[in-house]
Amino acid sequence: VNVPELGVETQYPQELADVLSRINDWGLDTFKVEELSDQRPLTAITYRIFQERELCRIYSIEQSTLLKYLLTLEDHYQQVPYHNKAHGADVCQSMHVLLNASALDGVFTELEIMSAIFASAVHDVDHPGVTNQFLINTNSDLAIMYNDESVLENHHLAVAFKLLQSQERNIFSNLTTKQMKTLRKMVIDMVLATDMSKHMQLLADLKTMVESKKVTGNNIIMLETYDDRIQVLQNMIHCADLSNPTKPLDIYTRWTDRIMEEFWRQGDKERDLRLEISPMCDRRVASVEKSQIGFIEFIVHPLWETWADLVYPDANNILETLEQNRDWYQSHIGQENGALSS
Ligand SMILES: COc1ccc(/C(C)=N/OCCC(=O)N2CCOCC2)cc1OC1CCCC1
Ligand SMILES: [Mg+2]
Ligand SMILES: [Zn+2]
Repeated sequence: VNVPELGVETQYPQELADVLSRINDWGLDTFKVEELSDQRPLTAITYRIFQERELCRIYSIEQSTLLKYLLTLEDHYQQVPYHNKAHGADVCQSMHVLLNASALDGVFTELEIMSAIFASAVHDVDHPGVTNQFLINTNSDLAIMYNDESVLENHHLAVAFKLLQSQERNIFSNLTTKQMKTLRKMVIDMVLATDMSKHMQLLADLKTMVESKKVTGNNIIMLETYDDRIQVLQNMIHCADLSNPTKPLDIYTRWTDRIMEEFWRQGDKERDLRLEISPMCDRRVASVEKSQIGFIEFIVHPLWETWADLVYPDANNILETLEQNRDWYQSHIGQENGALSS
């Protein structure tokens, strides 16, 4: 079966190829891929990463099977403002770059790498654009199904693996039973780690690992046990999930616009349901800049500072951009959208 060169049909093949040539860069413009790929950013980006890493050759994956899985996966991302297929594509590409850190050179096996790329691509599939707490508070079917525990993250995993069950989409049909068992366990462990309620524990464990970091002669991290290896991959996908504030400012601010609209729509639902409006979800009393500064100070910077220690000096530029972006929001408090200056 002949497949399109870039995996997706496009009226702008040259421009799309040019943007995708930055697949290994931290500043790849996912929004540009979204526009140029006719709204197929997840398929275009993930397909390119599989090619870049030769995963189809290594694991005997038919290109047409990979495309069928990716297109169906992409169609199962909901059209919500932030947690949509563009976010899935962005986290997948960010993970791909993080895996290339020199401090991790040769550390992970091809199977672990494919597990990480797959986990990132699927990690928010069928996200309804509301938080776990909202699903719990509204007695949703999903909260009932998963007994209030990592409700969204369990759902993303179930959908991702169910899509594999059709033979025409099963990209892992040529893995051994043992390989499939390992991949499934690692993907589950990584996606469950994107539940924000696990953040503090994940960061505490990462700090402990950094304090006792063991490296080889040329500063490559040594990870002997499964627990150590999966802990690094869990923090990596968590970093990729919370990477918006570390990206070039014009890209970061567009992600902020999207997450705020998604939070405000949740607040609208809570208002209609006479529920207490969640923090940062009331569009009538928003302070976008202050919220981002708090998000960076309390969550994103502590995480990325620790990650930068682990892979020193590979993430120094990312940390630098994060600090510049925080300063930009600091100097723009209350200026946007004509908000009253506090
Ligand atoms: C660019 O800005 C953001 C990008 C990503 C995120 C988050 C939290 N991503 O994590 C996925 C889980 C998630 O969304 N949750 C679960 C916990 O409660 C919050 C909702 C938040 C961002 O900014 C927020 C915080 C300050 C103003 C809005
Ligand atoms: Mg998520
Ligand atoms: Zn996510």
